[in-house]
Amino acid sequence: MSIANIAVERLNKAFGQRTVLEDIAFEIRAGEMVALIGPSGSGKSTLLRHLVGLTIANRQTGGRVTVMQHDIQCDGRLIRRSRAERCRTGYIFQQFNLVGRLSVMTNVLIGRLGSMPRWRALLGRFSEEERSQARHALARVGLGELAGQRANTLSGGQMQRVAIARALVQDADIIYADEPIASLDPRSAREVMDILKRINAEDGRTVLVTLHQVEYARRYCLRTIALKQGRLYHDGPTAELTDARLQALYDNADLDEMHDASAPNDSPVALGAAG
Ligand SMILES: Nc1ncnc2c1ncn2[C@@H]1O[C@H](COP(=O)(O)OP(=O)(O)OP(=O)(O)O)[C@@H](O)[C@H]1O
Repeated sequence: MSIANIAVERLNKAFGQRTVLEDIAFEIRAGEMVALIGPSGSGKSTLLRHLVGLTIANRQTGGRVTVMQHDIQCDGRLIRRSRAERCRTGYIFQQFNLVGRLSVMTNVLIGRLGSMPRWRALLGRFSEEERSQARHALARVGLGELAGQRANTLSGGQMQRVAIARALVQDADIIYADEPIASLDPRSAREVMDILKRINAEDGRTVLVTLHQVEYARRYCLRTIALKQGRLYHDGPTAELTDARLQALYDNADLDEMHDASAPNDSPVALGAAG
Protein backbone atom coordinates (compact mmCIF):
# COMPACT_ATOMS: atom_id res chain seq x y z
CA MET A 1 0.00 0.00 0.00
CA SER A 2 1.37 3.43 -0.86
CA ILE A 3 1.97 5.77 2.03
CA ALA A 4 1.29 9.49 2.22
CA ASN A 5 4.31 11.24 0.85
CA ILE A 6 3.04 14.74 1.47
CA ALA A 7 1.21 15.40 4.73
CA VAL A 8 0.02 18.83 5.81
CA GLU A 9 -1.56 19.47 9.21
CA ARG A 10 -3.13 22.62 10.62
CA LEU A 11 -1.24 25.00 8.39
CA ASN A 12 -1.88 28.66 9.18
CA LYS A 13 -0.06 31.57 7.64
CA ALA A 14 -0.45 35.30 8.01
CA PHE A 15 1.64 38.03 6.41
CA GLY A 16 1.34 40.83 8.93
CA GLN A 17 -2.35 41.18 9.75
CA ARG A 18 -3.42 39.37 6.62
CA THR A 19 -4.32 35.69 6.93
CA VAL A 20 -3.34 33.89 3.75
CA LEU A 21 -3.74 30.23 4.75
CA GLU A 22 -6.17 28.99 7.38
CA ASP A 23 -6.16 25.55 8.92
CA ILE A 24 -5.04 23.71 5.81
CA ALA A 25 -4.75 19.92 6.09
CA PHE A 26 -4.44 17.18 3.48
CA GLU A 27 -2.39 14.16 2.50
CA ILE A 28 -1.13 13.17 -0.91
CA ARG A 29 -0.16 9.58 -1.54
CA ALA A 30 2.87 8.48 -3.51
CA GLY A 31 2.10 8.37 -7.21
CA GLU A 32 -0.88 10.74 -7.21
CA MET A 33 -1.21 13.61 -9.67
CA VAL A 34 -3.14 16.38 -7.95
CA ALA A 35 -4.24 19.79 -9.22
CA LEU A 36 -4.16 22.81 -6.92
CA ILE A 37 -6.59 25.46 -8.09
CA GLY A 38 -8.26 28.59 -6.78
CA PRO A 39 -8.72 32.24 -7.67
CA SER A 40 -5.76 34.58 -7.86
CA GLY A 41 -4.54 35.35 -4.35
CA SER A 42 -6.21 32.30 -2.77
CA GLY A 43 -2.84 31.05 -1.47
CA LYS A 44 -1.75 28.36 -3.96
CA SER A 45 1.86 29.50 -4.36
CA THR A 46 2.16 30.23 -0.65
CA LEU A 47 1.02 26.68 0.09
CA LEU A 48 3.55 25.19 -2.36
CA ARG A 49 6.29 27.30 -0.81
CA HIS A 50 5.41 25.83 2.60
CA LEU A 51 5.82 22.31 1.21
CA VAL A 52 9.43 22.97 0.21
CA GLY A 53 10.26 25.06 3.28
CA LEU A 54 10.61 28.37 1.45
CA THR A 55 7.86 29.87 3.62
CA ILE A 56 7.35 29.06 7.28
CA ALA A 57 3.93 28.80 8.89
CA ASN A 58 2.79 30.83 11.90
CA ARG A 59 4.48 29.88 15.15
CA GLN A 60 2.75 27.81 17.81
CA THR A 61 -0.31 26.92 15.80
CA GLY A 62 0.60 23.24 15.50
CA GLY A 63 1.25 23.44 11.78
CA ARG A 64 3.29 20.65 10.27
CA VAL A 65 4.50 19.65 6.81
CA THR A 66 5.96 16.19 6.29
CA VAL A 67 7.34 15.03 2.96
CA MET A 68 8.41 11.42 2.47
CA GLN A 69 8.44 10.83 6.22
CA HIS A 70 10.70 13.81 6.88
CA ASP A 71 9.42 16.92 8.62
CA ILE A 72 9.95 20.01 6.48
CA GLN A 73 8.59 22.34 9.13
CA CYS A 74 6.90 21.96 12.46
CA ASP A 75 5.06 24.56 14.53
CA GLY A 76 6.54 27.44 12.60
CA ARG A 77 10.13 26.19 12.56
CA LEU A 78 12.09 24.95 9.58
CA ILE A 79 13.61 21.52 10.00
CA ARG A 80 17.01 21.31 8.40
CA ARG A 81 17.22 18.68 5.71
CA SER A 82 20.18 17.08 4.07
CA ARG A 83 21.09 17.89 0.49
CA ALA A 84 20.16 14.36 -0.54
CA GLU A 85 16.65 14.72 0.90
CA ARG A 86 16.12 18.07 -0.78
CA CYS A 87 17.04 16.46 -4.07
CA ARG A 88 14.05 14.17 -3.89
CA THR A 89 11.71 17.02 -4.82
CA GLY A 90 11.75 18.95 -8.07
CA TYR A 91 10.22 22.38 -8.55
CA ILE A 92 8.99 23.68 -11.89
CA PHE A 93 8.10 27.35 -12.13
CA GLN A 94 5.99 29.36 -14.52
CA GLN A 95 9.12 31.28 -15.51
CA PHE A 96 11.20 28.19 -16.38
CA ASN A 97 14.29 29.16 -14.33
CA LEU A 98 16.81 28.09 -16.95
CA VAL A 99 20.22 29.63 -17.47
CA GLY A 100 19.70 31.18 -20.88
CA ARG A 101 23.31 31.36 -22.03
CA LEU A 102 23.98 27.69 -21.22
CA SER A 103 23.10 24.79 -23.47
CA VAL A 104 19.94 22.75 -23.03
CA MET A 105 22.14 19.80 -22.00
CA THR A 106 23.92 21.78 -19.26
CA ASN A 107 20.61 23.11 -17.95
CA VAL A 108 19.39 19.55 -17.59
CA LEU A 109 22.65 18.43 -15.95
CA ILE A 110 22.19 21.17 -13.35
CA GLY A 111 19.57 18.84 -11.91
CA ARG A 112 22.44 16.51 -10.88
CA LEU A 113 24.41 19.13 -8.94
CA GLY A 114 22.68 18.49 -5.61
CA SER A 115 23.57 14.80 -5.58
CA MET A 116 27.18 15.09 -6.84
CA PRO A 117 30.26 15.31 -4.63
CA ARG A 118 30.88 18.99 -3.95
CA TRP A 119 34.25 19.15 -5.71
CA ARG A 120 32.74 17.79 -8.92
CA ALA A 121 29.72 20.08 -8.63
CA LEU A 122 32.00 23.11 -8.17
CA LEU A 123 33.99 22.19 -11.26
CA GLY A 124 30.84 21.30 -13.17
CA ARG A 125 32.36 17.93 -14.15
CA PHE A 126 29.63 15.57 -15.18
CA SER A 127 30.26 11.89 -15.72
CA GLU A 128 29.37 10.04 -18.90
CA GLU A 129 26.60 8.30 -16.96
CA GLU A 130 25.12 11.65 -15.93
CA ARG A 131 25.30 12.89 -19.51
CA SER A 132 23.59 9.74 -20.66
CA GLN A 133 20.81 10.28 -18.07
CA ALA A 134 20.39 13.85 -19.32
CA ARG A 135 20.17 12.68 -22.94
CA HIS A 136 17.58 10.11 -21.94
CA ALA A 137 15.56 12.73 -20.03
CA LEU A 138 15.67 15.09 -23.00
CA ALA A 139 14.48 12.32 -25.28
CA ARG A 140 11.56 11.66 -22.92
CA VAL A 141 10.40 15.26 -23.17
CA GLY A 142 10.86 15.20 -26.94
CA LEU A 143 13.92 17.47 -27.08
CA GLY A 144 16.70 15.01 -27.83
CA GLU A 145 17.67 16.94 -30.94
CA LEU A 146 18.16 20.24 -29.12
CA ALA A 147 20.73 19.19 -26.50
CA GLY A 148 23.45 21.50 -27.85
CA GLN A 149 21.28 24.57 -28.37
CA ARG A 150 21.40 27.58 -26.05
CA ALA A 151 18.44 27.61 -23.68
CA ASN A 152 17.51 31.21 -24.52
CA THR A 153 16.79 30.25 -28.11
CA LEU A 154 13.94 27.90 -27.14
CA SER A 155 10.21 28.56 -27.14
CA GLY A 156 8.40 28.82 -23.80
CA GLY A 157 6.97 25.32 -24.15
CA GLN A 158 10.41 23.87 -24.96
CA MET A 159 11.92 25.69 -21.96
CA GLN A 160 9.32 24.17 -19.69
CA ARG A 161 10.10 20.72 -21.09
CA VAL A 162 13.80 21.31 -20.31
CA ALA A 163 12.77 22.18 -16.74
CA ILE A 164 10.92 18.87 -16.54
CA ALA A 165 13.94 17.00 -17.93
CA ARG A 166 16.05 18.65 -15.20
CA ALA A 167 13.63 17.33 -12.55
CA LEU A 168 13.91 13.88 -14.16
CA VAL A 169 17.73 13.75 -13.91
CA GLN A 170 17.39 15.01 -10.36
CA ASP A 171 15.39 11.81 -9.89
CA ALA A 172 12.76 13.73 -7.98
CA ASP A 173 10.11 11.52 -6.40
CA ILE A 174 7.83 14.53 -6.08
CA ILE A 175 7.42 17.23 -8.69
CA TYR A 176 5.86 20.53 -7.66
CA ALA A 177 4.82 22.55 -10.68
CA ASP A 178 3.71 26.10 -9.95
CA GLU A 179 1.59 27.30 -12.86
CA PRO A 180 3.79 25.53 -15.39
CA ILE A 181 1.49 26.32 -18.32
CA ALA A 182 0.34 29.82 -17.37
CA SER A 183 2.46 31.56 -20.00
CA LEU A 184 2.16 28.95 -22.73
CA ASP A 185 -0.04 28.75 -25.82
CA PRO A 186 -2.68 25.99 -25.68
CA ARG A 187 -0.70 23.51 -27.77
CA SER A 188 2.47 23.89 -25.72
CA ALA A 189 0.38 23.75 -22.54
CA ARG A 190 -1.08 20.41 -23.60
CA GLU A 191 2.38 19.05 -24.45
CA VAL A 192 3.70 20.03 -21.02
CA MET A 193 0.68 18.56 -19.23
CA ASP A 194 0.94 15.37 -21.34
CA ILE A 195 4.58 14.99 -20.27
CA LEU A 196 3.79 15.59 -16.59
CA LYS A 197 0.99 13.02 -16.80
CA ARG A 198 3.25 10.53 -18.53
CA ILE A 199 6.04 10.74 -15.97
CA ASN A 200 3.44 10.44 -13.25
CA ALA A 201 1.87 7.35 -14.82
CA GLU A 202 5.05 5.66 -16.06
CA ASP A 203 7.45 6.43 -13.19
CA GLY A 204 4.98 6.74 -10.31
CA ARG A 205 6.34 10.19 -9.45
CA THR A 206 3.97 12.31 -7.39
CA VAL A 207 2.91 15.50 -9.16
CA LEU A 208 1.26 18.51 -7.52
CA VAL A 209 0.46 21.17 -10.09
CA THR A 210 -1.14 24.57 -9.64
CA LEU A 211 -3.38 25.55 -12.51
CA HIS A 212 -5.41 28.55 -13.48
CA GLN A 213 -7.46 26.82 -16.13
CA VAL A 214 -9.83 24.34 -14.57
CA GLU A 215 -10.15 22.50 -17.87
CA TYR A 216 -6.61 21.17 -17.48
CA ALA A 217 -7.33 19.97 -13.95
CA ARG A 218 -10.35 18.13 -15.33
CA ARG A 219 -8.38 16.53 -18.11
CA TYR A 220 -5.21 15.55 -16.30
CA CYS A 221 -5.84 15.19 -12.58
CA LEU A 222 -8.22 12.76 -10.94
CA ARG A 223 -7.97 14.72 -7.70
CA THR A 224 -8.14 18.45 -7.13
CA ILE A 225 -7.44 20.56 -4.08
CA ALA A 226 -9.11 23.97 -4.34
CA LEU A 227 -8.36 26.96 -2.13
CA LYS A 228 -10.70 29.85 -1.61
CA GLN A 229 -9.45 32.84 0.39
CA GLY A 230 -6.83 30.67 2.04
CA ARG A 231 -9.21 27.92 3.11
CA LEU A 232 -9.67 24.43 1.75
CA TYR A 233 -12.75 24.65 -0.46
CA HIS A 234 -12.53 21.23 -2.11
CA ASP A 235 -10.32 18.18 -1.75
CA GLY A 236 -11.47 15.18 -3.70
CA PRO A 237 -12.31 13.88 -7.14
CA THR A 238 -11.99 16.53 -9.80
CA ALA A 239 -15.18 15.14 -11.32
CA GLU A 240 -17.10 16.43 -8.29
CA LEU A 241 -16.19 19.99 -9.17
CA THR A 242 -19.31 20.81 -11.11
CA ASP A 243 -19.75 24.11 -12.92
CA ALA A 244 -21.91 25.31 -10.02
CA ARG A 245 -19.17 24.45 -7.49
CA LEU A 246 -16.61 26.17 -9.67
CA GLN A 247 -18.80 29.23 -10.05
CA ALA A 248 -18.99 29.47 -6.28
CA LEU A 249 -15.22 28.94 -6.01
CA TYR A 250 -14.45 31.73 -8.42
CA ASP A 251 -17.37 33.89 -7.22
CA ASN A 252 -18.10 36.38 -9.94
CA ALA A 253 -15.23 35.37 -12.17
CA ASP A 254 -16.17 34.66 -15.75
CA LEU A 255 -16.26 30.87 -16.13
CA ASP A 256 -15.04 31.22 -19.71
CA GLU A 257 -11.77 32.57 -18.36
CA MET A 258 -11.19 29.40 -16.39
CA HIS A 259 -12.14 27.02 -19.16
CA ASP A 260 -9.85 26.68 -22.10
CA ALA A 261 -11.99 26.03 -25.14
CA SER A 262 -8.91 24.92 -27.07
CA ALA A 263 -8.10 22.07 -24.66
CA PRO A 264 -8.43 18.88 -26.72
CA ASN A 265 -11.17 16.35 -26.20
CA ASP A 266 -9.03 13.65 -27.75
CA SER A 267 -6.00 14.05 -25.52
CA PRO A 268 -4.45 10.59 -25.04
CA VAL A 269 -4.11 11.30 -21.35
CA ALA A 270 -7.52 12.90 -20.88
CA LEU A 271 -9.01 12.61 -17.44
CA GLY A 272 -11.05 9.53 -18.15
CA ALA A 273 -8.05 7.70 -19.55
CA ALA A 274 -5.62 8.69 -16.87
CA GLY A 275 -4.52 6.12 -14.34
N1 LIG B 1 5.84 37.44 1.00
C1 LIG B 1 4.61 37.94 1.07
N2 LIG B 1 4.35 39.02 1.83
C2 LIG B 1 3.12 39.53 1.95
N3 LIG B 1 2.04 39.01 1.31
C3 LIG B 1 2.22 37.94 0.55
C4 LIG B 1 3.52 37.35 0.39
N4 LIG B 1 3.40 36.27 -0.44
C5 LIG B 1 2.09 36.20 -0.78
N5 LIG B 1 1.39 37.20 -0.19
C6 LIG B 1 -0.04 37.42 -0.31
O1 LIG B 1 -0.67 36.19 -0.01
C7 LIG B 1 -1.84 36.04 -0.80
C8 LIG B 1 -1.77 34.72 -1.53
O2 LIG B 1 -0.76 34.81 -2.53
P1 LIG B 1 -0.38 33.57 -3.45
O3 LIG B 1 0.67 34.03 -4.38
O4 LIG B 1 -0.09 32.40 -2.60
O5 LIG B 1 -1.76 33.33 -4.22
P2 LIG B 1 -2.02 32.45 -5.50
O6 LIG B 1 -3.28 31.72 -5.26
O7 LIG B 1 -0.80 31.65 -5.84
O8 LIG B 1 -2.26 33.60 -6.59
P3 LIG B 1 -1.97 33.61 -8.17
O9 LIG B 1 -2.88 32.58 -8.75
O10 LIG B 1 -2.32 34.99 -8.58
O11 LIG B 1 -0.51 33.29 -8.34
C9 LIG B 1 -1.90 37.25 -1.73
O12 LIG B 1 -2.77 38.19 -1.17
C10 LIG B 1 -0.48 37.76 -1.71
O13 LIG B 1 -0.45 39.14 -1.92
